[in-house]
Amino acid sequence: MMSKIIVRGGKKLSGRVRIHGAKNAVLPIIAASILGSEGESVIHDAPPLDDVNVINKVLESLGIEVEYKDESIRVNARRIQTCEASYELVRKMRASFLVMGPLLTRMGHARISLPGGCAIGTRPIDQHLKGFEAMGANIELGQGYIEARINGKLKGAKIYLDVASVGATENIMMAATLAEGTTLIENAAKEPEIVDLANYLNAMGAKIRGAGTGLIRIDGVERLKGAVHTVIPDRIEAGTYMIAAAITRSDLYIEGAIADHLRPVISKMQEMGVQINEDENGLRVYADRPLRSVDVKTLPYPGFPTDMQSQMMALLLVAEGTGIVTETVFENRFMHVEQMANMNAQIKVEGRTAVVSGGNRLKGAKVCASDLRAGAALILAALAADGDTEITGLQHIDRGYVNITEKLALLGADIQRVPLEVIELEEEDDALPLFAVQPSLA
Ligand SMILES: CC(=O)N[C@H]1[C@@H](OP(=O)(O)OP(=O)(O)OC[C@H]2O[C@@H](n3ccc(=O)[nH]c3=O)[C@H](O)[C@@H]2O)O[C@H](CO)[C@@H](O)[C@@H]1O
Ligand SMILES: C=C(OP(=O)(O)O)C(=O)O
Repeated sequence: MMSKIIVRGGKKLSGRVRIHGAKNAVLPIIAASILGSEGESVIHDAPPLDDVNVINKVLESLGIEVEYKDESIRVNARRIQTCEASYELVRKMRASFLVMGPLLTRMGHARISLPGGCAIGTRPIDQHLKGFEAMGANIELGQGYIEARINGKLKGAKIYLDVASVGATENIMMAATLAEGTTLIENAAKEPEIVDLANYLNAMGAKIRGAGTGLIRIDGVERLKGAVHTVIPDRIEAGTYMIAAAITRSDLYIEGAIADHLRPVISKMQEMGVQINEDENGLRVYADRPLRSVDVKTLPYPGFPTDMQSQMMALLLVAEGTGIVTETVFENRFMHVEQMANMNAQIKVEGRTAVVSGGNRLKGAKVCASDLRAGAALILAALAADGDTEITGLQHIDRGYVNITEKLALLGADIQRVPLEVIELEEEDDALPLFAVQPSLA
């Protein structure tokens, strides 16, 4: 049922919020279970999200047994019936493309639909393909599908990534686990989710060293078997609730947040005047004084995460002074700006830079989420706005936040999710698509 979120702003929040497992860790980990030709994998703390259901469906479409209950996923990948992932599934979520590496290296063949260009940028996959080719795969593109084949086994290679791509690092790392010899990934992405994936692969029997640094070394092994793994907490979900505390001038405890994964977010928020106390179980975040604007530039980890850029922009809107936000990771990730402007925000975009003028009272409005984090940022802005905000486009938010309405309501927010009226549904049809139609290779 299509629905909308209605927020009446101005409420203080208090209490504790539990952070779920990381979406961006669990997706590659589920894809990696394809590599287990013996035994079964059990993946704990798998967040109940639409994206997780999609990747599970991709695995099932390959003939793999997947059972998802109580935030744990059991995967039996002993038998694989087909090596093809269809457009219907891959178009729903780019991360489905992460099944390419595991399938190719285990089965010698994979045919995966090209992932569509997401709303936040063109998002090519050239670095993934460059890695597979360097390892000896033959890659062909036809009818919207990428088909990769190998004769015998993939061969270890030295691969320099032109951009420190998270997805390419993961896909190549997975492919290299069963390759002949040693693979070196240079200029590898260093995100915590890469480390989590490497830990899982090593538990399956892989030999990976250096994950979390710019140089990852993978010594190929004969076979991998299922393993038990617990997914790391979602640093982006945690960061989003940290901003919820600050934007409402409240005091929240973010249970399960790992401070080390959130360094750039913590330090920027502290620079603004937000108080943050760390302990081994999470973070206490409170804001009891006026906030100052700061400049923010997104960068690959350990820089400020692009997945927190829109939420941070919402916080800058309630700070004193002007902040400059520079997005260097994706070329089109300011789609929340127009929606925020409907809420009386003053933001000027020029290319990859947004100049955010703080201090204007935000006003409730009807807005639409163009993508996942844009949606989260609109909810955050709504918590601080005068009057009611109605947010549609919730299919994006449901990709990445477990029960965000319920979690915020439990903290004291005036927020509810209600079904869309028929007339609004017609308007929704004209809203932004989940993915742009044009797929891109390079
Ligand atoms: C499921 C998942 O984990 N998603 C995250 C992952 O996405 P994803 O893995 O897609 O992001 P990448 O790190 O690959 O993309 C970063 C940049 O590299 C470019 N690029 C990427 C691959 C490639 O072959 N060629 C190329 O040019 C992209 O267009 C983009 O500009 O990391 C992003 C960057 O932290 C996050 O925003 C996403 O939330
Ligand atoms: C952009 C994101 O995800 P994806 O790469 O799956 O689109 C995100 O998590 O913010």
